[in-house]
Amino acid sequence: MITFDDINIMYGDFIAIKDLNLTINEGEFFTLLGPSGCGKTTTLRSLVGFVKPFSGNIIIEGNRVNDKPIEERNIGIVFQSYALFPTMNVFDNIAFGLKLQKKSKCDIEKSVKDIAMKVDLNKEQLSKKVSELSGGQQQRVAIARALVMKPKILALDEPLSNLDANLRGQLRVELKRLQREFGITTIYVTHDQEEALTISDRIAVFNKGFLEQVGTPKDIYNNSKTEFVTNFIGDINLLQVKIKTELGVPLENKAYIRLEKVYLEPPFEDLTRYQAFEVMVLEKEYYGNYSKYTFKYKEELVRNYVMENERYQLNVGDNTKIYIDKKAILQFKE
Ligand SMILES: Nc1ncnc2c1ncn2[C@@H]1O[C@H](COP(=O)(O)OP(=O)(O)OP(=O)(O)O)[C@@H](O)[C@H]1O
Repeated sequence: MITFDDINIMYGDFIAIKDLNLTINEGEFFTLLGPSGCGKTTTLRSLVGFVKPFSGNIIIEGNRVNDKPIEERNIGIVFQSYALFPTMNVFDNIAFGLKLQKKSKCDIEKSVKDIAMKVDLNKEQLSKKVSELSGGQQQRVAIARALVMKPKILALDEPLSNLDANLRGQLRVELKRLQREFGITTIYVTHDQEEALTISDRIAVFNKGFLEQVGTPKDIYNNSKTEFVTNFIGDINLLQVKIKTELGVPLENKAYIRLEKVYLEPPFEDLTRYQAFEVMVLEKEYYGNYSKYTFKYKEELVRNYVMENERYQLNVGDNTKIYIDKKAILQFKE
């Protein structure tokens, strides 16, 4: 178990992390999520030992580690700044830490080959220089180099951010599989909300050095506790005056509705739950299996998703009805 107990982190006079209290359970895939500059990397760096908190305690398995050097914390590190050795071959990159520990040649060979197989690097690739590998393969080497040391904790800072979307998706699944297989507590930094939702057991959402909410992906998405989290996670409509009035929402409240809670047809019989609006199709973005629509209601805009099928053939300029699920409106006092 990892605990951040009342942690404050300063860079000079600037408070990068303010009063952080957070517990990460053993074996969890835990993601630190938030926009650029919110402090997620700083939090991870403090856990690893690159940054020292100004106050508070970082506790790993009951031991305060604030003053422990990096190499004594038993954390596998996959950071952009923690680069591989480009001119060394893959085998030697993965073996580097084991050699420092003066393991026998035979043990090293076995450990490197085992881990290479797990991360899908073949024999041929082991003898290549890192600079001869693709971005995705290099990330596999970085992950293998961390895992080969059998750390208790794996710390990853945006490990997939330089890869194209397809490869990112594929490596995400593999990373999750490895984490399950090794049962390793994993702390993962990303600014990508979709990545966080798909990969994590729990997510901590940060904003300007503050922890906004901690929860499972479902919690964070369906029960966003703050306006910031509501806006940051997923695509959402901010409702304007005329629509709010029709819905009976107090005008002084900010009101949001997720795109998937705006329907072309109410999904349940309970018609009191859905408010109908006569709208015009203003824009249609086609994504293959679904389209994203923007509708206009008396100069106010509402968007939704519609799965592509024969049933709804809407075009720009068409008039139609949409139904807003009143139970799904998220309201915040201004
Ligand atoms: N070495 C440093 N010296 C001074 N300020 C820093 C330093 N490192 C980070 N900061 C500041 O601390 C804040 C948090 O930075 P941090 O890197 O933790 O954010 P982040 O959420 O990981 O963002 P990103 O996704 O852009 O890396 C930012 O305002 C940043 O400018």
